[in-house]
Amino acid sequence: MTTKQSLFVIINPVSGNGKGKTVWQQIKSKLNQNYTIQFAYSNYAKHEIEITKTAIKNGFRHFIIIGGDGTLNNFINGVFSQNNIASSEITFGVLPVGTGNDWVKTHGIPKNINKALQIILNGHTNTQDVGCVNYLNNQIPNTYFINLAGVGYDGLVVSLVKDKRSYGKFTYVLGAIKGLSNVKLFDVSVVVNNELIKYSKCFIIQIGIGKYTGSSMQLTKQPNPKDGLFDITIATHLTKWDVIRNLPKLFNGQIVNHKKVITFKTSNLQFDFEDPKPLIQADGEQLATSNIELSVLQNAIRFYC
Ligand SMILES: Nc1ncnc2c1ncn2[C@@H]1O[C@H](COP(=O)(O)OP(=O)(O)OP(=O)(O)O)[C@@H](O)[C@H]1O
Repeated sequence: MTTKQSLFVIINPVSGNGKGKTVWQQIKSKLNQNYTIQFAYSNYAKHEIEITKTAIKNGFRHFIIIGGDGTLNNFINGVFSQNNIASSEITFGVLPVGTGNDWVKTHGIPKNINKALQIILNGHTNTQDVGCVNYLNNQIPNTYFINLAGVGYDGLVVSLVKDKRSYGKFTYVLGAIKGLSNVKLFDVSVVVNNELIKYSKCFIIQIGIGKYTGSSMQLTKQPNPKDGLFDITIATHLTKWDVIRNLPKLFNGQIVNHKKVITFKTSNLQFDFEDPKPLIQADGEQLATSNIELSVLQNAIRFYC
């Protein structure tokens, strides 16, 4: 008799406006046929971090995340903030029930739950990079991201759509429109490869690992989730009208060719922001407002794909 693999399932009951619970009920019996399962609902924001750390401590190495990009981000933060085992020993799969679900798009994981589940059951895996955010001159522990971090405009949009997922796939578009009226340009000194460059009147900075953000926008040039490099986009002096005029280019990736947009790749960079400091987001989760250093952990996590 073969023993079934142990699997831990994390379900966010509020992501995608509550779709996670229904999906869990639908797939529970199928998973039980293939695995020995334990599961937990996240009961409050960021609860996934503690759930993940406890499950790892209890011996689980395989996970399914039923949620959106934020749930996945918190799971990743659970994996990378524990010291019991190396992240390379963990494998996760995602059943995307969130609002944006941008991470799965990079890897071609379908939004159809049965198809996404079949990918996990097939057992084929891949690895990708993870980003680490170190808060400078601050006691806050490092945070991690797996898709994309952003500063300025998209940090603002994330703060505006927080707890307002009831508009479904239009949530981010509505947040983006509202954000245009409130956005404040910021000044920053960026340290890359020991060189300091000052950028004034920044509209947005993107630090990409994955390809998509804000529910299918493409704001970075050539992101490769395995190359050990962030794909950086910095847009300066952009106006509200520049954004509105170039709306299709935000979705087809052509915005990186705009004359007010700079792109480059690096594995490490530091941001020293002038006051008032801009808002920062990672994988759609709000981060602390602070000067930060970002570095890549290359191919540090394994997932079903
Ligand atoms: N029971 C809960 N009550 C309130 N918030 C929760 C609960 N469980 C988890 N959360 C938080 O919900 C937030 C949003 O989750 P998630 O990002 O997965 O959904 P989403 O916003 O609909 O999807 P996406 O990020 O793909 O747009 C996360 O920060 C998560 O920590």
